[in-house]
Amino acid sequence: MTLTLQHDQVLSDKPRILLMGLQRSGKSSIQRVVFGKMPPNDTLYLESTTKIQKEDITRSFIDFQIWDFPGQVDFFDELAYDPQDIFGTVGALIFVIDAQDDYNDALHRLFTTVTSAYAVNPSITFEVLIHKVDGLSDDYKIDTQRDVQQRMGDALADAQMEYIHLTYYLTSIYDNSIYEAFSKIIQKLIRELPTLENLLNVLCSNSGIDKAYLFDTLTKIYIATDSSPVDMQSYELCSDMIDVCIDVECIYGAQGSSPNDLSLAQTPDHMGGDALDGQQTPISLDNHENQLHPDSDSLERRLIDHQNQEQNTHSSDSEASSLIKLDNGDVLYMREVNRLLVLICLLRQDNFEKHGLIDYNFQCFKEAVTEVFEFSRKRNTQQ
Ligand SMILES: Nc1nc2c(ncn2[C@@H]2O[C@H](COP(=O)(O)OP(=O)(O)OP(=O)(O)O)[C@@H](O)[C@H]2O)c(=O)[nH]1
Repeated sequence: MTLTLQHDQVLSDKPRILLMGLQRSGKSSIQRVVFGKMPPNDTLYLESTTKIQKEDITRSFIDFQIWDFPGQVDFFDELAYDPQDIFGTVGALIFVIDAQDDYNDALHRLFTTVTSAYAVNPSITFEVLIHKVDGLSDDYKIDTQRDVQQRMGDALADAQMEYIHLTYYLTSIYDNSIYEAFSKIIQKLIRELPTLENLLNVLCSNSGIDKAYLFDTLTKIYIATDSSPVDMQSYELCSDMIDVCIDVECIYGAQGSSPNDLSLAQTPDHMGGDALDGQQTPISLDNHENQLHPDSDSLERRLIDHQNQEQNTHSSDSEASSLIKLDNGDVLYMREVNRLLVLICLLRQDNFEKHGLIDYNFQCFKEAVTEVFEFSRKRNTQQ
């Protein structure tokens, strides 16, 4: 994250992600938790947004602006706003609905927002977050999603606009659902996605890997995965592994690093081989609010410093890796591609025996990803 802009300065023509929805639906909380590493409980003290908050997110393959809109303003009623200015270069419009509240008004606003935005720019992707589902039972979550989908479908059909496609997600800032939703939303904006997926497919099929995710380290958004189906459990395990490694590093420090350094080096397998051998990973799947956040502000600062250094040098010699063996015989294997990206693979222990091959294939994968990144960076600079 390079910069927070809180004024209406004109930004570049990067794809935009708009966060819209009624007041107190959770827009600012989502932005702060996902992109600012704010602990979810701290969002209780967030003040209402009074004007559009613009933030420039520039990190590896993720390169866009995120605009957080104040919920109390209906931008289509306000003649002061030109819809062309707002929706002209939008990549995704994320509409947040508070599922713990009566959502009739929210659906009405969603309908006007979507139809007006589509009239200006039909290439926008519309994403609907049915949010704050942490307070709801599983059955109620499904019923709510069905109800929202049904009512929006009917409203669009009545207006003969059923060609407008909306994607729905059940989310909460208190678990991994918000990261999973953002991963899917952001992948739609990453032009290199097909190339990265192909590289991951080749890596998996040549190394006996069952599932591989390429994660943005700071946000825990996965920017690509291989083409085998994503199941929430494997995603959560991999995503929690990043937290575990960062927490371990914050406690013990990285090998050979200065106090200001941060990498994912010296994670359990660097600390005496089988520190976790044969044990279930000490991971809790829904403990966002309970996670250790040792010095999370300075962690964020150090990651940002490193990102900046990385963008200056465009390379990293880091060979950080981590290994966690699970009770069921599977292995979670993490390798740092660079300071901003990690690869996390899930594979059977038998297949991990050939880890010389996996390491060799990983080096090829890393070089290819670096090349793709360099290529897209040059193309973006030229544009
Ligand atoms: N239970 C629960 N509460 C949430 C969640 N996300 C946000 N909240 C709470 O919802 C309240 C409102 O959040 P905000 O992020 O300020 O809402 P907003 O949509 O930005 O509000 P405006 O700025 O007024 O438009 C805060 O107290 C948050 O803690 C969630 O996933 N679950």
